Formats: sequence, structure tokens, C-alpha cells
Amino acid sequence: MSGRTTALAPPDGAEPPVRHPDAPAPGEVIGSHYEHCFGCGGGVPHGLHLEARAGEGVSVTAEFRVKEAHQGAPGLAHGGVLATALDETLGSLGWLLRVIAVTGRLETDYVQPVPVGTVLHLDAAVHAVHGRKIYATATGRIGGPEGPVAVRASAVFIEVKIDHFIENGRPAEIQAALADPDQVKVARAFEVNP
Ligand SMILES: CCCCC/C=C\C/C=C\C/C=C\C/C=C\CCCC(=O)SCCNC(=O)CCNC(=O)[C@H](O)C(C)(C)COP(=O)(O)OP(=O)(O)OC[C@H]1O[C@@H](n2cnc3c(N)ncnc32)[C@H](O)[C@@H]1OP(=O)(O)O
Repeated sequence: MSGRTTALAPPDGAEPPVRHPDAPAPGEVIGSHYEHCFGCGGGVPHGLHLEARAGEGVSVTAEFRVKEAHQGAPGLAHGGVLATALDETLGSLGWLLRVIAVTGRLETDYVQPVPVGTVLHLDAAVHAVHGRKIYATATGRIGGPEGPVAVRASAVFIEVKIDHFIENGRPAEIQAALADPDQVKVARAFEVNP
């Protein structure tokens, strides 16, 4: 057994998150981090095309319209797709901290079925940071931003450097990403030097 804990509750000594001075202003749209991302990329026809907006503090909002391609049961969203929407919304919080972070652990609660055609109103916030670990939660509501909760998530994201992608990604896609000035601009926004 290692001493690693994957608990979703921040440990003693965790600090409140600090919004980066260059974070997008509240209300500003946070662009896609990668055109081919299933969650936010414009280049994925059946992707979720999630568009997040910066909120106050270290928080974001996003909307996701459930399409036929997202069904798990007749006329209802697949739970894994909803988890992806929550994961992507949580992932965009990194823009406010100006760190690149990947999902370490994601726990989802499904409270109500979500029909095709529904707009899921998502919000997410970071609650604490401990070393490279970022503790965050997200909620998806139906009927409006104040509507009833349909899905919820708690997560731990882990800060990584750009090398995480360069070392683990498939070389063809990594080379294409590094040759794309828009992608390099995104990486620079995180103050990393690819
Ligand atoms: C050139 C191309 C550029 C392309 C990229 C462009 C721009 C980038 C910008 C943004 C993109 C960033 C994110 C995308 C945003 C949204 C998308 C949705 C998010 C995702 O969909 S993302 C995919 C799914 N995700 C993964 O693919 C992760 C697979 N995994 C790993 O890659 C490793 O597992 C890793 C890196 C997580 C850790 O590995 P490691 O060796 O670096 O670190 P280590 O193990 O030492 O852990 C350090 C501390 O984290 C704690 N810790 C570790 N694992 C934990 C867990 N599971 N739960 C709770 N705590 C955990 C330890 O307990 C320790 O804590 P402590 O320090 O207190 O001991």
C-alpha cells in the first residue's frame, strides 16, 4: 500500500484557490483547449461542443444541449456522456488558475434522467488546492441555471506540465498540435513553453 489518498475531501493544510490575475474576466467565454477534444472541440461532429464561461472567483458555467447522438436509453442522455460534460466543465477551471490539470478522480451522482433536447446548465468551482491537487465540484441543472439538479460531481484534478501530453500522446497528434499556432497560443496561455 502506498500513502496515496484519492479522497475527494481536501486534506488538512489545503488552501483556498487563488484566481490568477490574467484569468478570463467573469462572463468571458473560455475557448476550447483542443479542437479535437470530445468535450469542447469544434472539430468533433458528435462531440459535446461545450462552451464554458468564466465566473467569479475560481468558477465557471457552461451549457450542454443533449442531442440524439448522446442517448443511452430511448430519449435519455447516456450517463457517461453526462459525466463527460461534468468532467469538461471541471477541466475548464484550470484556465482560472492558469494551470494545466487532468482528472485524477471523478465521482458522479445522477439525480434525475436528462431527456434528449434538454439544455443542461452546468456550473463548477474549485474549493481547495493542496500541492498539485485541485478539489472541485460541479452541478448540472435542467430548465435553467436555477432549475432542479439533475447531475452532480466531485473531483480531484492533478496539475501537470505540457510534457504530460508530449510524453503520453500519440506522436502524430502531438506533432500536429505543436505545428498549430492556435494550439501553441493555448499552451502559452498557461505560461508553459512547449
Ligand atoms: C502539445 C500538445 C498540447 C495539448 C494540450 C494543450 C493545452 C492544454 C490545456 C488544457 C488541457 C488540460 C486539461 C483538459 C481539460 C479538460 C478535459 C477533461 C479532463 C480530462 O478528461 S483529463 C483525461 C483523464 N485523465 C487522465 O488521463 C489522467 C491519467 N493519470 C495520470 O496521468 C497520472 O496518474 C497523474 C498525472 C494524474 C498523476 O501522476 P503523477 O505521477 O504525475 O503524480 P503522482 O502519482 O505522484 O500524484 C501527485 C499527487 O496527486 C495525487 N493523485 C494522483 N492520482 C490521483 C487520483 N486518481 N485521485 C486523487 N489524487 C490523486 C497523489 O496522491 C499525489 O498527491 P500527494 O502529492 O499529496 O502525494
